[in-house]
Amino acid sequence: MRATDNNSQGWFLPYLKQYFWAFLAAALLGALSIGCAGALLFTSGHLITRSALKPENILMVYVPIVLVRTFGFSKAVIQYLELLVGHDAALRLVSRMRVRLYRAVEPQALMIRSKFRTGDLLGLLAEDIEQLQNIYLKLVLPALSALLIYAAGILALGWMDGTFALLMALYGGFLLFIAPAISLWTSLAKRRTFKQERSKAYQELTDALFGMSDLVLSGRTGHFLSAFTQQHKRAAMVENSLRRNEWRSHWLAQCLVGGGIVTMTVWAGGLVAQGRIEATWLASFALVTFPLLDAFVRAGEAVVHAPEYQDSLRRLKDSEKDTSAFAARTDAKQPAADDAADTTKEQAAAQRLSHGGNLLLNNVSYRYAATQDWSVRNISLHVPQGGKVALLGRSGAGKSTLLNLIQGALQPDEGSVTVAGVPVSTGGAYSSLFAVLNQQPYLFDTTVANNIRLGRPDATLDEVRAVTEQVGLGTLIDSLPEGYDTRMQETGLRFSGGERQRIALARILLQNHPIVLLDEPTVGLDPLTEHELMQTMFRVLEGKTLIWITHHLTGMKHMDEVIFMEQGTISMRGSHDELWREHTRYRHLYKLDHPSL
Ligand SMILES: Nc1ncnc2c1ncn2[C@@H]1O[C@H](COP(=O)(O)OP(=O)(O)OP(=O)(O)O)[C@@H](O)[C@H]1O
Repeated sequence: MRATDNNSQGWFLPYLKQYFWAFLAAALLGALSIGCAGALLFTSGHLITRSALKPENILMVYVPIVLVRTFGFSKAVIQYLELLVGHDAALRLVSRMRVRLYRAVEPQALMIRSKFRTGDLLGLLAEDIEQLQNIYLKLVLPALSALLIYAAGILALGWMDGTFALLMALYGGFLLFIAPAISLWTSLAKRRTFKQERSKAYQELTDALFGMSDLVLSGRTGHFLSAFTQQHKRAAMVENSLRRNEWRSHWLAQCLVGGGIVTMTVWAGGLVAQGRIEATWLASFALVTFPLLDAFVRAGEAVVHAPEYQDSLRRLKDSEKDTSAFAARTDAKQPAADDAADTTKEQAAAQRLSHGGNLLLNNVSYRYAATQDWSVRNISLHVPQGGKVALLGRSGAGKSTLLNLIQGALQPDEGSVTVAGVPVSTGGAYSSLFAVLNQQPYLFDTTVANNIRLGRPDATLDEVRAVTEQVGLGTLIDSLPEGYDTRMQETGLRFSGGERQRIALARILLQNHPIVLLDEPTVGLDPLTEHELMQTMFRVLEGKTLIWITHHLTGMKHMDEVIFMEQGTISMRGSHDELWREHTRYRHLYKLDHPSL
């Protein structure tokens, strides 16, 4: 796997370090904006009190008026700057995380799919990264700003009254540190239970969705629905209890804010009584407490949500570990000859170019787990450049496993797979060797030309036209309202299964890879369309090495070798003519597929 800048150091601290100055600036701006909010209320309190005393001249309250305007305006501007700086850093950081994740997962994508069948892996991880951006925006920044305000507030109070500053330091500390810690601790167990209950409910639901038809046929939908409702209710009960917990914590925090305001007012009253400040400042001291303590409450509430971020961090770490471990395992399975020959990638590419798709399987065996039976056992096969081989066999015979071994998605436990004498290795080498035509090629929601260009993004329109003509779709595409610029979504319904396969075939022609793997591309087509598609396939792919998985014996005459697999081994092999001559079973199967014979 390609090394990444932050690899093995986790998904949180390295990014925090990288954007330290940006986050510090955002936190300072955050603290400044809270400070402005405090100053705004402080001067407003004074202004209201002085105005209530009906000053003889407006100039007597001129300074507080100007200050109120200044702080009000500054608060809005600074808050905007804080959002700008914080979000800019968080979004840059998230984009780096996505690149890192993509680099970790992409080279293993084919292997992950064939080994784990986890198609939703990327979707899940992308959501986790989305979640992680909130760590910085909703947890780190508010917490840092609150800490700065806490320190500044205590210093300011200490300048006026050391004892009271100490009391407020304890009070604010309780609000900022102790109360969130208690809330977090009391909700941890409930959060765990909630996650378990919810995941059980999801499991039951997905299970039921996949087996919906069986549930309906066996008349057990009622049973499923009541079990699912019960499960859902249990999860909802835990969630409600969590919400109640949050509500209680919030209520307690607001009471503490109230208590703080009363304490400040009483203390300021004492200062007035001592004649240290004028009575007009009393409201100011009460009001300034609101935004400051509110910042502590918000930071504390963000801390309570920390376990959610922890889950995302853990999942990202685990998945990165899994993909690297799997890559390491498959790399370790590479034949020693790989290293001994010391073949550089450039040499291998040159060798392959000159020998094209000369495929050799030497005693290849593979099993998915040491405890499992061999899925492929002792298969040897040589397909020279331009050779055509059909793979047949019952479901579970090992055809797909063999195809995955051929294209390097799986590494053999025993034996070797080479193309042009170079072992098929992991790390993307297969992508320049093999083109695949499977049962359901996907047509993207873009133009017809772009869909075909997927085979080679830099292909010109003339090249796209040429391959489209070759696969027999030229007239059809020209008859579309906007020709090659017609969007697939609009025309999706107009493309039959056979036409979709022809579009995929055109992609393959643009790719121009030496080996083409046909994984039952004609499944589900009517016999006439199947026959026509096969004719086109063999015509346009002439000269390429073909490996064709099929369940039909139609087209076997085009093949150089027909291989029947059974329980991972080859049970019958030879050309169509040889098999027809020597194997009654083959003749029988062939006649079943061709009733007219
Ligand atoms: N990801 C996997 N993990 C464990 N065992 C697997 C996995 N994929 C396939 N197998 C097992 O390997 C054996 C060969 O399966 P494979 O999919 O290669 O057969 P196949 O001939 O392609 O079948 P089909 O025609 O149904 O696709 C089967 O016993 C199957 O259960």
